[in-house]
Amino acid sequence: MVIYVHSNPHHNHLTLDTHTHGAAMDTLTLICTISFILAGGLYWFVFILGSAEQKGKHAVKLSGGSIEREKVQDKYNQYWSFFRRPKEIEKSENVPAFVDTFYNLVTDIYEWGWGQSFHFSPAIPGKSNLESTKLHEQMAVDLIGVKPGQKILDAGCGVGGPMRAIAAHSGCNVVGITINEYQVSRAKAHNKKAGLDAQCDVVCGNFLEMPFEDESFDGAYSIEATCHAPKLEDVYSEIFRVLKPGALYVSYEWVTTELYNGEDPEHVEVIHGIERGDALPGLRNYSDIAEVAKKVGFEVVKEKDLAKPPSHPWWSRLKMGRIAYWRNHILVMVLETLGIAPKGTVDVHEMLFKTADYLTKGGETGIFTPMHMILCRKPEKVQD
Ligand SMILES: C=C(CC[C@@H](C)[C@H]1CC[C@H]2C3=CC[C@H]4[C@H](C)[C@@H](O)CC[C@]4(C)[C@H]3CC[C@]12C)C(C)C
Ligand SMILES: C[S@@+](CC[C@H](N)C(=O)[O-])C[C@H]1O[C@@H](n2cnc3c(N)ncnc32)[C@H](O)[C@@H]1O
Repeated sequence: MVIYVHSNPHHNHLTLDTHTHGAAMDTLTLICTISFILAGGLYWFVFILGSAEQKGKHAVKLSGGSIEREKVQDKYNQYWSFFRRPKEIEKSENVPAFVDTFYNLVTDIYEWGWGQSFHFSPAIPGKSNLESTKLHEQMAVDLIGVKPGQKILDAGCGVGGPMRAIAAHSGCNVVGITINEYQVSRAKAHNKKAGLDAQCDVVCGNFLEMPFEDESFDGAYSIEATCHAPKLEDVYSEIFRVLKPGALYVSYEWVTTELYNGEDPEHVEVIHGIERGDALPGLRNYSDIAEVAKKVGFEVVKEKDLAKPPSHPWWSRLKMGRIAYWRNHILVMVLETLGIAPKGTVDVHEMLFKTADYLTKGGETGIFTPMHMILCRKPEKVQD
């Protein structure tokens, strides 16, 4: 505190002035310090803590994908209305549009809060989430034995996290397909930034009717994407069609496991929760996958739930993030209130928040896995 010496001989006066000036200075210093801390804290909260692991997206840039700002809330309500009329989802032709709406709503939040790879991977002690994610992606391409220069299909490619890891790891060329136009623009921008645009291409389209020639790919993979297909055989038969004879296809499937009991209301609630929060027309059981693959003509080379021990829990990343979710939730509320994020963002975030709980329960109880791996081969042509 600074003491101002006053000419007033009365001791009491001197003391009073000292306090007045000192208090004013203290208040000013306090206000400056608090403002400084608040500004720094806000910057840290939004840009450091609140940014994607791979710095893909900042919270201040959250959007509704290709949906106009003013329509985000309506589209979110429309998304939920599908579940109020489950018969609508059962009509296969409605599903791609419903999935497209979902990815317009969630793509930015996924990138911001998870990164550029929209899937799970088993936790690996001593490795970061990013490293474990990459290893899970590289395993897919190692399974299909890709060689440099080959043309590989990524069915349901998201914003291309896996495609870039796979192209860089194997030297192959990847063509990705996604139903969501906004993801195409994000993926292309990321490919360019990573210097991989010569190796990675992305097209907007429906993997149930792909705009590719028969027998035009040397291999294919799909990571946590074909679960969006209303009928698995529709997407598997398309992948079969575009593969060259002898080529391999690997898929990481979302399924219910042998522990799932359809008579147990708690199991049913968890699975319905996962379906509603992840735009799924209905989760399949693990036992259906190989059947469908064989039905469309594939030989099944290998099948394995990659979540089973000794793998470490894939859901631990979701559980460890509880504090981060609350921070994100507050941040999204502030951004929506200030008009920076479109109206409806809070609702979408809340839906994901609840979904994370259902997914964690699905993992902990073992009734659900997002990584039931199936490796298939398209048979060589039979010579006459
Ligand atoms: C394969 C699919 C997506 C799987 C995962 C990538 C996503 C499933 C649930 C998502 C999330 C849940 C909680 C969010 C959190 C509330 C938010 O603050 C930050 C983002 C989340 C962590 C978000 C990230 C992506 C998921 C883990 C499906 C759709 C077939
Ligand atoms: C959970 S994301 C996974 C993305 C990517 N495989 C990854 O791991 O990052 C599912 C992807 O499947 C795509 N998808 C869902 N249904 C589709 C369809 N009918 N046609 C094309 N893509 C589809 C979505 O657009 C999204 O890109």
